[in-house]
Amino acid sequence: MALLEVRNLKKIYTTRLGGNKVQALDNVNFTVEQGEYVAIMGESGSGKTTLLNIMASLDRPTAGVVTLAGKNMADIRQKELCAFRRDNLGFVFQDFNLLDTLSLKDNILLPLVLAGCDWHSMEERVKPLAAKLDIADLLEKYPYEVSGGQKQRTAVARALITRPQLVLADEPTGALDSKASDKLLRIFARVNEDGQTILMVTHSIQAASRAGRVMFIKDGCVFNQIYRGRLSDEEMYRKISDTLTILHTEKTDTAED
Ligand SMILES: Nc1ncnc2c1ncn2[C@@H]1O[C@H](COP(=O)(O)OP(=O)(O)OP(=O)(O)O)[C@@H](O)[C@H]1O
Repeated sequence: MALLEVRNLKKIYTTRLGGNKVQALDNVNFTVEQGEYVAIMGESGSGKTTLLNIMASLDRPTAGVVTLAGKNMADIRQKELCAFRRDNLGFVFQDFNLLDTLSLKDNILLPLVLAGCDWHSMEERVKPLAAKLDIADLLEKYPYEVSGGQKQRTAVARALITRPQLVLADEPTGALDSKASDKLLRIFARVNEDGQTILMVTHSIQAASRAGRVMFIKDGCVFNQIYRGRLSDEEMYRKISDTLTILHTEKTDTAED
């Protein structure tokens, strides 16, 4: 059974002024198996964030079904959604979303505190995770005292501390320089090798080329998918570049017709 199943997904927004309708997603279908590392790419406005928000159960689709670990998200009652998200999903955002008033350690532990976890098991979880993410010496510091890369690795630790079924990352390298990006992507690869399923929206070819599969969204539909198979990161990079060129060319051709 697939970990995530997306079937006939549609999202139509109705704008506040004038009641105009915007079709953000149009019949999207795909599955993600346990342990996969999938990147989602597409031009601005193609529907990536809408898709991620629906999978994060932060928004409801207009039509279609999203099933996570066999559970239809539409069946989860509003008051259970927070707990469902906390128990099943980890989130990594472009701008880290850390609380400046908490130390890095307390930021990481926050989901466990909210889940009512006992102190001993929190301590047991945070140490090996911090070591894996190379932030073990920084745990008593505050977000404003550390670098962007260190902040993002803290955010990854916070996403992983609950041992979620699925990590959803929205432009995780978007605010990082190339060195910090590279370090984060190496960590994502290692976390995935250890069995964690990751779904990452990105504009960065560099970032996407580290994934096992790249899914391209165009005008609210899945336009194409590339599977790594035996390809190296460099070969993946070239294939992604070529696909983006086709995606862009088709748009330009249509615009010029
Ligand atoms: N709340 C909303 N109300 C109306 N239209 C919306 C809303 N949110 C998104 N849209 C529209 O839906 C379409 C898809 O937007 P979405 O944010 O999912 O794209 P995206 O691929 O994530 O773009 P980007 O890469 O720029 O973040 C766009 O046309 C956008 O203008």
